[in-house]
Amino acid sequence: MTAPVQLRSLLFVLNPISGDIDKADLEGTIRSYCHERGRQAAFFHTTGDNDLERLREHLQHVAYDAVFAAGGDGTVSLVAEALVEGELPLGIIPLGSGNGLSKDLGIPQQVEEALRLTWDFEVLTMDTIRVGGKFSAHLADLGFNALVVERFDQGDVRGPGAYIRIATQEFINFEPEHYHIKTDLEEWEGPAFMLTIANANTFGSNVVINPEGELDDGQFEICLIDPFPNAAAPGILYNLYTSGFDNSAYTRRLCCSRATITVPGKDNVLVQIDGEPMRLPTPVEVEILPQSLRVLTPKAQNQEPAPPTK
Ligand SMILES: Nc1ncnc2c1ncn2[C@@H]1O[C@H](COP(=O)(O)OP(=O)(O)OP(=O)(O)O)[C@@H](O)[C@H]1O
Repeated sequence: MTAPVQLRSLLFVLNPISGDIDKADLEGTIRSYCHERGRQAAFFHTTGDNDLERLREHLQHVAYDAVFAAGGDGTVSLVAEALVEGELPLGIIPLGSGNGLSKDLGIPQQVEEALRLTWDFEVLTMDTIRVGGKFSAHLADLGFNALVVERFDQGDVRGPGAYIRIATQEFINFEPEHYHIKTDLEEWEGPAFMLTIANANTFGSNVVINPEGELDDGQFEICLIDPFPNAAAPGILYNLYTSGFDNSAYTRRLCCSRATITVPGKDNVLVQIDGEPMRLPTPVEVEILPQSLRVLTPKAQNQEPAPPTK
């Protein structure tokens, strides 16, 4: 399966609130960029309500060559879920507070540079994950980060400052849960500060939770951080920001293609999936959908193709 050599008809899914970024000029910028290069741009605006159903419905009625998510990881996940197991490729214009998946894919973080994907691209067919039956393109987790994401989601203030304030407050009284994990390859049981189900590598915050994970290897990683003494926190944080996840006595990774996660004594558990907090019944079944999503990425080599004309 190959992408059309030329992407002529493009849909841009715009999230008006993502990243607290003013998008008043965005449509005009995208429209004229595409027009100058002989592409047609159409727009779909998210509302925060029934977006997946509305987008699926729209895609059944109008034919496009690619669909771009213009927003943060939540918007990327929404569009990815609408496209999963189909032919249409996903493009990303990073416009959220974190933009983790776009960073993992090497997509430029500036709008005009990311728009280059409309005419100069490669196609990566990446894996996606189902966590308790829910779609995940990027990262899901249980434990500390899921709690902070839930509190953040309930609050009125967005941005990295609010996240750090909530994380600091929650850290003081945080009680790690006990987990039982059975994968297709091994079994592990114990308490964990946090447990990340990782298809990708990097959180929007630039924390590298899964440094060696590959997006298209048919496997995912369960990255565990054990409970740790306060004195170990700076070292763990340093490792997380320097791709050194495995360099700590408090971390471990299980690599697998299927897992069952149980929280003894609990019939449901808080999980964040691609930035959205939710409660899922336990046990939580996790499985990989190998090579299930086609994504546009920048060309690996720095070859300069001639810009397209109309
Ligand atoms: N028009 C809208 N009004 C309010 N909320 C919206 C709207 N469109 C989408 N959303 C919400 O935006 C969220 C996804 O935002 P996204 O992750 O793309 O950006 P973000 O700024 O990085 O978000 P976050 O700060 O939560 O990570 C979803 O929760 C979705 O329901």
